[in-house]
Amino acid sequence: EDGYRLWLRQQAPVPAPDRIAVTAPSPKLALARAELARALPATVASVTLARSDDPRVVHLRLPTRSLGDEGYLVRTVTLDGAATILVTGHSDRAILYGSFALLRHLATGGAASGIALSSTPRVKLRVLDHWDNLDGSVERGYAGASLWDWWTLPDFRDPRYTDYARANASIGINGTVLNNVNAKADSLTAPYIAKAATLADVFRPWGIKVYLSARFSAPIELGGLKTADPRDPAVAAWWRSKADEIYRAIPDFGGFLVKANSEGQPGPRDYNATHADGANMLARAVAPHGGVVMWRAFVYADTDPEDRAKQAYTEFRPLDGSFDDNVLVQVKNGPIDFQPREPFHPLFGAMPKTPLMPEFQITREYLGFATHLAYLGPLFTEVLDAQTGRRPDQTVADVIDGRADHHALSGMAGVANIGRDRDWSGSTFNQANWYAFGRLAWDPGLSARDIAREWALQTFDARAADTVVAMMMPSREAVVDYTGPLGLAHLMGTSAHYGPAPWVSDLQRPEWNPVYYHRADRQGIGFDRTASGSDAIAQYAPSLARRYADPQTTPLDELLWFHHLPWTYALSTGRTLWDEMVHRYDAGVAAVAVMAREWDTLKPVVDAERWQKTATFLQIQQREAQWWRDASLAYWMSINGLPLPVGVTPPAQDLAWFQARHVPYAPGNPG
Ligand SMILES: CO[C@H]1[C@H](O)[C@@H](O)[C@H](O)O[C@@H]1C(=O)O
Repeated sequence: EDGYRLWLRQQAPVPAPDRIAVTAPSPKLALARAELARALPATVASVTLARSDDPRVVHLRLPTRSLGDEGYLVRTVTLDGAATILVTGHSDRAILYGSFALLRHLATGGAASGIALSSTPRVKLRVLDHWDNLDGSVERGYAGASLWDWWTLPDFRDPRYTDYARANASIGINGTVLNNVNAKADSLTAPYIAKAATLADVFRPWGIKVYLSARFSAPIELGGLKTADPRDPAVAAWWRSKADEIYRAIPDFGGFLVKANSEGQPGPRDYNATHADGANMLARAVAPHGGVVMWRAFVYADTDPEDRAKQAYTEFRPLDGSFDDNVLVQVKNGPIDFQPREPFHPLFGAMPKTPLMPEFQITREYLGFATHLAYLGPLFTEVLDAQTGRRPDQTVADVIDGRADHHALSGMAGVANIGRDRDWSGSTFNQANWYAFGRLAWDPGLSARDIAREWALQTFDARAADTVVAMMMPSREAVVDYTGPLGLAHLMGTSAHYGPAPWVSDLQRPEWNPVYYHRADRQGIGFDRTASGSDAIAQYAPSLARRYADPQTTPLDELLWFHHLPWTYALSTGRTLWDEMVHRYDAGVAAVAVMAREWDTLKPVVDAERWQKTATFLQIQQREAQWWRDASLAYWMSINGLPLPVGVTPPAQDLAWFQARHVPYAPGNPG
């Protein structure tokens, strides 16, 4: 049960509704009150929920002016001669967020007196993307079947929908895309619109809007048209009437998410129209209703056959300035595909006239699925904190909050890791990745460590927090080390995307093969993205391009992403490139052993069910980290012919053994 409750554990020994005053009742404030009633510690005597325009609040002259429509202010004040904690904001939604902020403050050790909290979200659309299929499966989902029970919708309102909305509201998420970007047109038919409408009804009081992924060719499949060409008036008319139909059922429908011309999906390029033509046509269908279009930049284009990392930039950068006002371009955090480490996507900072919405993958397709422990806070913040070099001191976070360029829209998307598993996310620690995404979407300037601590204190006994944070913080780097150190990427098994397979070279598209990415030969390893190679570095700002041009000034963590270097290349660490690789593979495996030992010490303070599952998963992770290390070293040694550094344990099996061990089936694997 502790796992099911996520970070929202009940704390009040007895319900405390009489301690919570609501000045102007409403559905949202009733929810806020219920949340407080269930979790307010006994140390708090009185809380008042009131809008900022309430005369008694106005009278207090609090700094509420810049709160916007979602920001909150929580303060210990005196009202009618008595001390109370006032939760206020310009809207009921803001007060709901403020109530959760108060609970978070108290649950993470904050004092019950002298409270002064205030926060306004930096990003407007804070959205989970579900890759949930209409058959109940979840693409790249490792937490069981889809939460949406399409069979019993629209009639049955599974209580899980409410639990889901509560959890999201508690961290500020205000949108959810219900269906997979690899979309079926059926999701836009009347029966599915009705199902989506029920979910929207459940989510609405929690401030969460529903969006749908739209299949670009739906006018052909559903409308019987001959074409889906965005410039064809009949196509535009079909989408307008489809949008009208959706808005009749869901008046506050958020809009469409579109994956076009990528991995077999239809799109405007099929008709020699641009991505802007496609996005704008859809944008005009939802604009009269206040909807938006989130158009993905994750494309496969034939523009840059020599380097997949360049394609999105080549295709989208020239379109800057040609998107309608209600379009956001959704850009993956890195230029390839959610790898354990990638440099930030060069589009960030390069399309100032377009709101860019970063897309992170909370579900860990390339970082050990749900089983391995990998806290993604450091991955998210590494990208958000990266300097774009386009303007002085501009970070990726500064680009996406849209302020510098006065964008009316801003957004951040995370591919959800949620399913019907008892613990929601496949493991207790994966809940932290959902949590961290929400907190960073609200404020991309937060620190990964602070978020980890917050989550740990709300999820476990306070005595576990230090150790839990100590486990979490280096955990993602451990995965990087044992799967692909020093900027290597895309070395995983085919289609399942699980386990090591750096040797694979026979897949139909060259850019699906691990050998395309590592380019190892007898002399060296790495992808030359400098001017002597694909020149992908030219897509970055000149100051960054200069830094990436030289292996001496390229960060070690990204070295082989940008350079092809001799195995014997001398690094600043004092080791050769080969020795450093071996060292890092070993460090990754060792880090898992440390996490397992740390977890052992927590047995007395963690409930048996959650303790046992994590302990078992850490054993699996240990075995698989070793597998990655051994298989990778066996393969690299077969290519470079080099010995292992003195004292290093050789791989437990020979290369052929690892090559025979392919994982053909995996959860969420569409292939
Ligand atoms: C939804 O498809 C996914 C696909 O399963 C996944 O392997 C890849 O990472 O990215 C695609 C995308 O982001 O569109």
